Amino acid sequence: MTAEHAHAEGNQAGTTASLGVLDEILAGVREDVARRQEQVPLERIRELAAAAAPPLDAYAALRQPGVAVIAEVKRASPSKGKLAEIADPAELAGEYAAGGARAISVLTEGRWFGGSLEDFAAVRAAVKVPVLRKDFVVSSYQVHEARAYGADLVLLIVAALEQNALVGLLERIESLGMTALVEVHDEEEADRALEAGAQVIGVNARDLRTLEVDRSAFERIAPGLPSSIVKIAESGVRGPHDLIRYASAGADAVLVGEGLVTQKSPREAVAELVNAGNHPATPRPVR
Ligand SMILES: O=C(O)c1ccccc1NCC(=O)[C@H](O)[C@H](O)COP(=O)(O)O
Repeated sequence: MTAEHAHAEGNQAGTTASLGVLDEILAGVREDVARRQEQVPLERIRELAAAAAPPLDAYAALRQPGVAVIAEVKRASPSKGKLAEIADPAELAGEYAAGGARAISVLTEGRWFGGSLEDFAAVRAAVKVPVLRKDFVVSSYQVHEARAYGADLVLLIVAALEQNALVGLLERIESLGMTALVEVHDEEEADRALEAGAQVIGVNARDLRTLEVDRSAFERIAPGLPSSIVKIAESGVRGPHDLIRYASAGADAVLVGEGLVTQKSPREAVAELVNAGNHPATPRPVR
C-alpha cells in the first residue's frame, strides 16, 4: 500500500476544524499537480494529449433513453475512509460496463480517495464507454493531463473555482473535444454553471465542505435547469429506490460510487440500477 493509500484510509483524523474538507483536499491537489508538472512539463503533456485517441461523445451517450448509470471506481473517501479493496480497477470497470454502465468515473485524487492516473489508464484501456476523470481540477495542466490519459469527460466543481477559472477550464475541456461535467450543490452554483456555459450539470447531494448528504438538493435544483442540459444526480444512490427518486425529479443519469464498490457483485448491482432506469414505470426526463 502506498503512502497515498494509507492517507486515504486514515484521513478523517487529519481534518482540521478551521478548514472545510474541500479546502484541505484542494491544498493537497495543488501540491501534487506542481510536483507532476515538474516531472512532465506542460508542453510535453500537451503533446501527449494531442497524440491520444479522440474523445467519445459523452453528452450523446448520457442523452440516450433511460436513466444512465455512471459507475465509479472509488477506493476510499473523506466521509467513509476505506471503502473497498480494488485490486484491479480495469476488471471492476469491465464488470460495470458488462452490467450496462453508460460511463465510468475514476477518482484520480490520491491523498483522500486512494486514486491515481494509473487507475485511470487501466480503466480507459479496458472499456469502450466514456470515462470521466473525477478529480479536483484547478489548473489547465490537469485538463491536458486528463486528455493525455484518454479522458472523455472531466469534472469541474463550482465550489472549488472562481468564475473566471471555471469558464477558462470549461472552454479548455471543450477545446480538446471533451465534455465538462460541472458539479453544483445549490442554486447559486447552478446559476454560475449555466453562466459559464455548462451543458452537463451534476448536482452533488454531498456538501463537499461538511460531507453531509442531502438527496433533496437535486429535487430543488434540477427542475430549474433548461431541458437541453444533461442532469446528473451525484452521490447517495444506495439502490434502485434512490435512482427512481432522482429520476422522478428529472435525472438523465446517476453517478454511483459507494453503492457499487461495496457490493459482492458490482456487475449485478449496476444491472439492477440500469433495469430500474429502463423500467416503463420510471419517470423520463422532460425534453
Ligand atoms: O465521497 C466523499 O466523501 C467526498 C468528500 C469530499 C469531496 C468529494 C467526495 N466524493 C466525491 C463524490 O462526489 C462521490 O464520489 C460521487 O458522487 C459518488 O458518491 P457515492 O455514490 O455516495 O459514493
